[in-house]
Amino acid sequence: MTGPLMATDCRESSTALLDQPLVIPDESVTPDEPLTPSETARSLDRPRSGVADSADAEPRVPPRERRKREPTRFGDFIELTKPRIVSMILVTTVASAWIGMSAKTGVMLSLPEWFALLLGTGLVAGSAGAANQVWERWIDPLMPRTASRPLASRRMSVATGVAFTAVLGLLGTVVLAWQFGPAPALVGLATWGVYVLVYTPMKTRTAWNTTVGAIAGALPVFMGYTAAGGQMTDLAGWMLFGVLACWQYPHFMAIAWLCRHQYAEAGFQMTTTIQPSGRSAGWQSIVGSIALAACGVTMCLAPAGDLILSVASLVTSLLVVAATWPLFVAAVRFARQRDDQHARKMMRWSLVVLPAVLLVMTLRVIGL
Ligand code: HEM
Ligand SMILES: CC(C)=CCC/C(C)=C/CC/C(C)=C/COP(=O)(O)OP(=O)(O)O
Repeated sequence: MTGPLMATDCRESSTALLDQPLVIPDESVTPDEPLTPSETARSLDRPRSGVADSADAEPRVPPRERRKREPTRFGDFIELTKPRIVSMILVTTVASAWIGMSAKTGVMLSLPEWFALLLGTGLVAGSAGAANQVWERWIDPLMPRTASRPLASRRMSVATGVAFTAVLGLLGTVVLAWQFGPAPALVGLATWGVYVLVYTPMKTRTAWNTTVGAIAGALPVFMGYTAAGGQMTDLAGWMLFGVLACWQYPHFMAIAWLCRHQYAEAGFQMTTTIQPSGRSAGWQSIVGSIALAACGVTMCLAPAGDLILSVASLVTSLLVVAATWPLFVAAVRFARQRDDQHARKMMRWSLVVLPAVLLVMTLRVIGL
């Protein structure tokens, strides 16, 4: 992250999103007319009273100064992989491998296998993040959030970015195929393809890109699941996929709201640039939270496909609902009052709720 953090919304990274001091709550209703780049530019220039977007409002809290760290070559390579997203993907990989192990009696990953699984998945996911930044090097400079990325800022050459992408992708695929056979490696390649070749170009074309992104973000669960012995046809694997896919709606709608001006100005088609009132983003967040819980509960009630009404299945089902509750409440509050404060809370809760739900699902299959 570079530059001092100002009290504007959606600055250089989502960490900045989470850090922001709160500003004037949004009581205003924005009409559902798509934000155009020029409107966005105007709205960024001119503060409007009563509009919550902190880019538009006078900050009431003095900007928190952050010392600008000089980018290093090593740091640039790490940034290219989108490390925060990769870390969370690895959390989902651990959970899906535990759940996958329970699908086949007697399978227990050894320590070196765990290492290979996380290394292979991390490398392929990092390669996808890098390829996305190679592709978007012309548009990333248009948003403050992404302008300081190594390729966008031209600190790194395209050839280096492409070479890094290729090395990571190849290494990761070889590690997965060598240790676990073709299934996790092929899922990794398919995920890479959906994210880089389908999702990335769709971002400037249609808001449906989020659905495709949700598929790309959920597919890696099958890498952990199949590496640990699970089958692509198992209900548990698909419920894991469902949890991940549905979770991404509240997760991303919060970001899409906070960054809507930047997205519009750069020319991205997001729900919140097409419907700037945020009504659709609110509904999608609520429905996503409910569907997330439904997938988690289904897995707890029928881990192997057949319904089991036991204490364990009922208790873990309730725990899934309890774990999802804060995200659901945050989504309802955001839908009712669409402002930065509520969007930021929803984003924060999304990062807590996903590991919590995955933990409950894992506990369900390992003995509860
Ligand atoms: C439709 C799918 C998704 C979209 C459009 C999306 C979008 C984003 C964006 C734009 C950011 C800010 C990136 C940054 O500048 O750091 C972000 C942050 C993040 N995303 Fe997502 N994401 C999606 C799915 C996922 C998935 C599948 C995961 C992992 C399982 C994930 C985990 C994270 C994490 C951990 C952060 C960083 C939050 C922080 O900074 O603390 N996201 N996401
Ligand atoms: C194993 C493997 C290949 C995993 C890759 C899957 C992956 C990286 C999913 C991330 C999901 C996603 C849509 C992130 C946002 O990207 P964005 O382009 O909207 O974010 P940006 O605007 O910050 O660039």
